[in-house]
Order: sequence, then C-alpha cells, then structure tokens
Amino acid sequence: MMSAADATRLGSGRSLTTVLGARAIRDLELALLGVLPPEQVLGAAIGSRVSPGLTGLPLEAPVDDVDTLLLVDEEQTPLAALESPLAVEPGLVAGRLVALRRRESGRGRDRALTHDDLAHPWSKIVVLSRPLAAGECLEEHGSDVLLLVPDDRTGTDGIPVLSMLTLADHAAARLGGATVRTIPLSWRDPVSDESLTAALGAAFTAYAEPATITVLRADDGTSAGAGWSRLRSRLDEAGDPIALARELLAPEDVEVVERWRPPRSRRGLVVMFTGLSGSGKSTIARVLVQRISHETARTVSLLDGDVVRQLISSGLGFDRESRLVNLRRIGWIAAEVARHGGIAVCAPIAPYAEIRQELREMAEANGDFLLVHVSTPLEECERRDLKGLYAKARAGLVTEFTGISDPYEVPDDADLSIDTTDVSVEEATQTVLDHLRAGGWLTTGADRAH
Ligand SMILES: Nc1ncnc2c1ncn2[C@@H]1O[C@H](COP(=O)(O)OS(=O)(=O)O)[C@@H](OP(=O)(O)O)[C@H]1O
Ligand SMILES: Nc1ncnc2c1ncn2[C@@H]1O[C@H](COP(=O)(O)OP(=O)(O)O)[C@@H](O)[C@H]1O
Repeated sequence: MMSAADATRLGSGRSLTTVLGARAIRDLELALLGVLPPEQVLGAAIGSRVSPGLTGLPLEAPVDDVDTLLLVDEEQTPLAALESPLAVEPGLVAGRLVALRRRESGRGRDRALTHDDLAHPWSKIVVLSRPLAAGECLEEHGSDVLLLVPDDRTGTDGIPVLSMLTLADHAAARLGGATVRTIPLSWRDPVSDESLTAALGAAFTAYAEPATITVLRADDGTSAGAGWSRLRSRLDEAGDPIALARELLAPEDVEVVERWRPPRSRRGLVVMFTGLSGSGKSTIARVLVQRISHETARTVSLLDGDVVRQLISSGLGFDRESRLVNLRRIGWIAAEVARHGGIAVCAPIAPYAEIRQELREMAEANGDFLLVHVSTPLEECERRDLKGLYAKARAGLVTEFTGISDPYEVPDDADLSIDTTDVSVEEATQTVLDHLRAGGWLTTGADRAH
C-alpha cells in the first residue's frame, strides 16, 4: 500500500502527484493495454474492483479538494491521471483513468507487448516465469509462438529481466523464430495469479474464446518445472551447481544462468555489520577487509560508516529520513560492487529492520547478503565511549543518539552475532572469516598463499 508520504502536493492544491510502486505501475500498464478491467484496483489483489468506469488505487491520500491525481513513475514521468479522485473507503481512492504517456524506464521496455500483439492469432502463448528446459517441447506449435517475459523479478523467479530475455531469445531461436515480448506482470498469490492469467488470455482478441496461456513456473507441475526448482535452490547454496544446470538447460542457457548466479567463490557478496556506535563494527570490518585482500583472491571494498558520512553523505543528519538516505546510498554502492562480483563490507549502525531488509534485497538482486550483528551491549559501548558521544548524548548535547535517544531495532535475521565485550578483535574477525570460508565465499583453492 502506498502511504501519504508517497504523495506530494503540486501547484494550487487541485492536483496531487503519486509515485506508483512497482506493482501498481505494472497493473496500470496492463489496464492501459486492456488486460486488466478498468474498474480494477491497481496494485491490489487481482479481482478487487471499484464501480464500473472508475479505477482504484490503494492509497492513503487526502483527495478531498483534488481534481487530478497524477500517477508518475520513479523517474517522475506522468504515466496517467485519475480524474475527480474520491476516497471511497479508508486506503482506497478511485477515479476516472486517463492515459498520459507510455513508460520508458525499466528493463526490456523497448520490447514490450503491444496492442498489435494482442490482435495476432498466435499458435501458442507462453509466459516464461522460469527458463525453458532444453528438452521442453514447443516445436509442434511452429514458429508462431509468443514468448512473454515478465518485466519484474517476481515474474521471473528472481532472474534479472535482461537475462530472462536472453534465455527467451535462445528459446525462440531453437523454435525457429518465435516472437519474444516483455509484459508488465508481477505475480502475487495463487488466486490472483490465476485471475491475471485468465485476464491476459481474454485480452488476446484474435480468438473466439479467451486464448490459453501456458505459464512456465517452478511450481507448474511439469518435470522441467521441478528440475528448475531443484536447480534454483542449488544456485543459492554453497558448491557448484553447474553439472545440474547442464543436465537441465541448453548449453547457451547454462552460461546465462552461470553469469547470473556463479558459484559462491565468484559471486558478489555484501557483508553488512550492524550495531551500536562503539560496538566494534569498523574495527572488525577493517581487519576483515585486510585479511580477505591478503589471504584470498577476492576483491573487496570497505564502506565504513564514518568514511561514508564524510565522503558521500556529508551534510546528512541522524533523523530517520537522513539515516535512510545514508543507508540507501551505502546499499546502492554495495550492491553495485556485488554486481561486479566483488565483496563489499559495510559498517553502518543501520538501526532499522526495514532498511536492513531493503539493503538485503538490493544486494540479493546481484549476489548474496550476510548480516553480522555486532551485539556488544549498550553499557559496554558507553563504557568505551571512543568519541565522547555517549556522554554528550546523556547530557543532551547530541540528540537522536542511537541507543540513548534514538531506537536500535535488534535484528532477528542476523547470520552471525558477535558480542565484542570479552573477545579480541582477532577472534571476532576470525568468526566472520570462518563463516565466509565455510559458506564457500572464499574457497581455499582460490586463496593466496600468505
Ligand atoms: N545521533 C547520532 N546517532 C548515532 N551516531 C551518531 C550520531 N551523531 C553522530 N554519530 C556518529 O555517526 C556514526 C554513525 O553513522 P552511521 O552512518 O553508521 O549511522 S546510520 O547507519 O545512518 O544510522 C557513529 O559512528 P560509529 O561509532 O562508527 O558507529 C557516530 O560516531
Ligand atoms: N573484539 C573487538 N572487536 C572490535 N572492537 C573491539 C573489540 N574489543 C574491543 N574493541 C574496541 O572497541 C572499539 C570499537 O570501536 P569501533 O570499531 O569504531 O566501533 P563502531 O564502528 O561500531 O562504532 C575500538 O576502540 C576497539 O578497539
């Protein structure tokens, strides 16, 4: 659900701008293509409806005196407007939908499904929510097959959309020239997914009856689906799943999957330390980075909280919004390091569970994420008081100080937890290194002699 914070007032107060989330944007496009009925609530469960002629949005926004609710994407491009919006119930706004522009941002937009595609009598229409297995037979349908690639990772089992497009192009070549299009489709739950597939079938107008859509998913009940599901879970474990990939996929597809999910010894990794100021995050992170770069063949970058604050977040304070901005910057850089196959070690306080989850998702889109909670208790951190900040915070001279006058939400999803009260820096670092080695991120084979 979008919050009021997503909406900002424009101009005279008669127009309100709403940044649509990923799902609502895709639903909006489906609505404009005629796949979703006009009265659908966009971004909600498929089948949730408002009055005919109106389109709904799950939105907490004060629309009482608003003429137009402008619906924009994350780049602020106005895609559509809801005219004469009404709050029909708490958290639900409805109005008359008017299309403004096609979305240009986003992967695979240049190959998006069009109205012409919907009018074509395809011999077979297939949604690729997993790769097509090597022996999976579509040949009997000839080359007039339409392969649809969802342009959202909920629709591609986490495979990046461009990688899935490459897999679809390979499949199309094997079929003798099938057509490949992206479709703005995000899956949500079995009931909605079924309704969405039925709505998609009904939108293909070349058939007397709604077209049958075949959705290839990990859980589609086929042996290829089960094979992919097995391979998918192996890709997230230690070890090298390449042999299994070769059994299931065409050779050219094995390469794509391997590039996306190489073995852990070559996969990007974000190690995020979190904990109170003075808990030992920076100290452990620094030694860890030195040891990884001296003892292994991996490349590693340190994003230390203090350094980030000076270099890329200078001027930001410690209110919740500023911390979120600071942490998103760290998360973005760390995820880029991971995307290039490196290890990023970050050591911010990162006091909120919600933002740690966001950073985890950013990292996992490109590689792996490990959360290390440096759980040294407040009393010990305060006793250390390296920078004298705790004393100032107690005296009220520093406000919003984590642990004193600002919250620290203890993680319940940490991969490791280290209390440095009674352990040495070396021991604490060794614990993290052992975890990385045991998990296969630092293979001994690739290690340098030192
Ligand atoms: N109000 C307040 N609260 C917490 N910390 C404060 C504050 N003011 C300054 N400092 C110093 O800033 C360092 C924390 O910055 P971070 O970027 O790690 O914080 S956050 O993740 O954005 O919450 C932290 O450094 P570390 O001790 O290395 O954690 C503090 O020294
Ligand atoms: N096992 C340990 N691991 C890390 N730091 C420790 C340990 N034992 C004592 N310390 C001391 O605690 C302080 C931690 O400071 P720092 O690493 O800057 O914390 P943070 O980055 O969490 O604010 C340093 O003075 C460090 O020498």
